[in-house]
Amino acid sequence: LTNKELALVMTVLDELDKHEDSWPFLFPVNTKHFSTYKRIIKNPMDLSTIRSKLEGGIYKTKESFVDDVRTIFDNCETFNEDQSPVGKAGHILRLYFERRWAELT
Ligand SMILES: Cc1ncccc1N[C@H]1CCCS(=O)(=O)C1
Repeated sequence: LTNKELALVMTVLDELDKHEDSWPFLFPVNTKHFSTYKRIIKNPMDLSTIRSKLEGGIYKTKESFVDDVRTIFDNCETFNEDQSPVGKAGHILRLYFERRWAELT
């Protein structure tokens, strides 16, 4: 990531964290509460994990950052009904992200 790209992805990540519909995605899904999650979801991802990877210099490109963000929403659709509270939040936050990302890149 260039410095400019780092600032860009940090801005988008901060906006996702602040969004009122990000509450299901702030931290890793608790697999003690959702016992089937580990078996069904092969690549768990959440906003705090993305932030840790960003701070650790794991992302070499903005595309690899976008892939992890989209994994959050794809996992959400796999596990949750569309009309469930978590499912609805996932659809709203995905639309917000994709519009914002398109604006900034
Ligand atoms: C994103 C997701 N996918 C599947 C199950 C659960 C979640 N998120 C949880 C996060 C903590 C609060 S909650 O337990 O209501 C919802």
